[in-house]
Amino acid sequence: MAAASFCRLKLISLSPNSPLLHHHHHHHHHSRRCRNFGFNYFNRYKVRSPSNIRLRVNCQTTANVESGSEVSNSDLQLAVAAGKDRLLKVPTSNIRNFCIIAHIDHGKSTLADKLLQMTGTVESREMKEQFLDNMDLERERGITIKLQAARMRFMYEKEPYCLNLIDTPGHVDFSYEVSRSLAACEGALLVVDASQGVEAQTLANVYLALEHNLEIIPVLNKIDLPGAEPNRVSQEIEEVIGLDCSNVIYCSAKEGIGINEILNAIVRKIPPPPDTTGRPLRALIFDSYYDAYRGVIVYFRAIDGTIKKGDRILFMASGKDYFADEIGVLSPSQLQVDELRAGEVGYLSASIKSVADARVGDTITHYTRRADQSLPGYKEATPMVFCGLFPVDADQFPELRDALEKLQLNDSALKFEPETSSAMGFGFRCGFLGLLHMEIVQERLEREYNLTLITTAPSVVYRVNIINGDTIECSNPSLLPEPGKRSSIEEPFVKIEMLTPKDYIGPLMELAQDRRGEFKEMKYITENRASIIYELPLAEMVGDFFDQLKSRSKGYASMEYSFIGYRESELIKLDILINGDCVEPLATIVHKDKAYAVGRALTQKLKELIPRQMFKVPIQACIGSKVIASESLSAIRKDVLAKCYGGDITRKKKLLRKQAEGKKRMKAIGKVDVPQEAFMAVLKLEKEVL
Ligand SMILES: Nc1nc2c(ncn2[C@@H]2O[C@H](COP(=O)(O)OP(=O)(O)OP(=O)(O)O)[C@@H](O)[C@H]2O)c(=O)[nH]1
Repeated sequence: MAAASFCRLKLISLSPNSPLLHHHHHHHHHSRRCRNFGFNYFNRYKVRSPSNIRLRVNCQTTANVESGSEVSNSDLQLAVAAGKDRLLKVPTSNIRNFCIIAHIDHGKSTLADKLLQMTGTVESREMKEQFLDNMDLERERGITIKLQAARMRFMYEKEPYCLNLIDTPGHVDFSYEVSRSLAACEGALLVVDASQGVEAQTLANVYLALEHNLEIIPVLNKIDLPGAEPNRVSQEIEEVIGLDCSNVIYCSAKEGIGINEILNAIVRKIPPPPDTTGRPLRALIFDSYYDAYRGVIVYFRAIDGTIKKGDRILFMASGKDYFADEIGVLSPSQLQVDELRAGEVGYLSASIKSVADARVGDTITHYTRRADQSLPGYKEATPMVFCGLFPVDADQFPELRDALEKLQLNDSALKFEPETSSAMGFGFRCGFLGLLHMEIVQERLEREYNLTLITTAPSVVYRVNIINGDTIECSNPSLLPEPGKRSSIEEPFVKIEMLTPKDYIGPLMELAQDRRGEFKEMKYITENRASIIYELPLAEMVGDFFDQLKSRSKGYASMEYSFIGYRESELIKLDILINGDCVEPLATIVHKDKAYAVGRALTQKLKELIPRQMFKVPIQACIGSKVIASESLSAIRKDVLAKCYGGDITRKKKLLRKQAEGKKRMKAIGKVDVPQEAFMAVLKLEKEVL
C-alpha cells in the first residue's frame, strides 16, 4: 500500500497530562516521521491526511491532533501504559472467539463498531470510517476484503471476559478466507436485516459455520426501520437454516439497541476455547498483510500451546522459519505482549518479506518442538480468472512490473507473468481469484501507481487434451492449440444457488439457461422465496452474470457459487481481424453453438466502439480461416474533419482535449486505434443477439 495521500496512524492512548495536548498546534512535520519511531501503536487505519487524528486520553476524553503532528517518545510510552490496562489476562475459560456472518449491507460493520464502543475498546467516534473496514476501495464499494480482528474486554457477572471479534470478508471470491476465519472461532453472530431476510451468501456462510461446529447466535438487525418484520424474518431463519429463533436478539446497530444482550449472549452461549496450552504450538493464520516498514504482519489464533516473543517458529506449509520478533494483541490497535496461549488471538511480526511466506490457512509451530500435524483446511490459492494487462504507454512496462510485485507482497493470490503480443506489446498475464479480485487489482494499479492500462477480457483456465496424450492449461485464448493438435477441451464448472422472491423465478431461470446452465433443483424456502440451483460453465459467469441477476430481479435476488470441477465442452476459438490483422487480445473461446451469434454480435459491437479512421476498416470474426461475420467501419470524410476544425477556438480546444483524453486508453493495432472498451466488448454483447 503505497498510497501517498494517506497516512496510517490513528487512535493511540495518551495520558491526560501529555504535553501533546498542549503543544500539538506548534509541531508539524510529515507523518512519515511518526512511523520512524519504530513503535507499533500506529495501526493500519488510515486517515485522509491532512484531516485530524483523534487521540484517546485514558479511555475518556478525546482531543483532535492534526495528523502528522509531533508525537514524542514519552507520549508513546504513556500510550503503552494506558493500553496495558486493557490487556488484563483472563483464564482460558473466560475467552470467547467469534465472528459475524451477515449479508452485505445488513449492518455488520455498524454492529462491530457498536460492540467496540460498548466495551470501551474505542470511544464513540464521529469519524465516518468504520473500524473493521480499512481500505478505501472497500469503503467505496461497501464490501469487506481483508480480515481484521479486535479484542474487547467485557464484564459479565463481575468477572472480566476477553472477547475476540474476527472479521470475515463478505464476497464469494474470498470464501477460503472466510472459512479460515470461521476455523479460528467457536461461535458466530448471524446478523440478518429484519426488513430483508436471509440471502444466498448468508446461507452459504452459515453452512460453513455449521461445518466448523460453531455456536450460532441469531440477531435481527435494523428493527428500528418502519419496514422491519422481525417475526417474518425470524420464522424464515428457523425454516431456512433450522436455527432455533425463540431467543433471537432484536437489535438496531444504528441506535445501539440490543448490543448488551448480544455481548451477554456471546459469553453465555459461545463455548470457551479448549485449554490445550500444554501441547506443541499450533496457531492458525487467518490474515496477513505487508507493512513496508515492518514486513509481514501475521494475524493468528493460537489453537494449541503457547507462543512467546523471540521464539523460533516454523510455518508448516511454506516450510519457512523465523524468529517472532514481536507478538501482540489487537485492541484493535496493536499492543505488544510477551506471550499468547491456546485460545488467544493476536498478531506477530518476524521480518517476513512477502505474504506468500505466511499464507492464510498455514499453521505456525515451534521450530524445535514441532507439532506432528498441521491444522486442517490449508489450500493454495488458485486463480480462476485471467486477463492481460498492458500499459498504454510502452515506457510504463517496468513500472507496471514493480507495481505488480508490490501488490503481490500483500496478496498471495495474485499471479502474473510477462506476456508479449504483437498487437499489444509488452504486458502481463495476470491471474485472480474472481472478477471482484480482478477489478480491485486493476483499480489499485491505476489509482495507487498512476498507471494507465489496457485490460483484455477475462478468461477462465481451460484444460486442453493434446492428441499425444498430454494435458495443458490454457488461460489465454490466443494461445489455444490448433484444432488439429487437440483432442478435447475441458472448462471449469460452477454450481450456483440463487435465492429470489418467486416473481423473478422465470427471468432468472431464463438467464441461467442462456448461459448454458443445467437445471438442478428448485425449492420454495418460504412461501414467497425460492432457491434455484444450476450448474454452469464459469466462463458464462465471468462478465455480467451478477449484474443481470440483479437487474432481472430488481435487486431482490442474491447468489452464491462454488467451483465443482472440469467438464468437457465443445469449444472453439473465435478470432477477430481488424483491417486484416488478427488482434490476439480480442480472440475468445466460445461454445460452438454460440460461435456465429457471438461473432455477429462482437463485430457489431466493435464497429460501435472503434472510432472511424481516415480509411475504411473491415472488422471480421473468423473460425480458423473461415470468416463467419463481417462489418466495416467507413472512413471519415474530409469535409467532416474540416468542419470540426473550422469552428471557433473554444470548440476546437474542447475537441482536442476530448481527443487527448480518449487517447489515453487507445492502443494502436496496425494503423487502427482501438479503445479500451473494445477489449471488453465480448462481455457486453446484447442479450437479444445471443
Ligand atoms: N436503520 C438502520 N440502519 C442500519 C442499522 N445498522 C446498519 N444500518 C445501515 O445499513 C447500511 C449498511 O451497514 P454496514 O454496517 O455498512 O453493513 P455491512 O454489513 O458492514 O456492509 P458491508 O461492509 O458492505 O458488508 C449502512 O448505511 C448503515 O448505516 C440499523 O440498525 N438500523
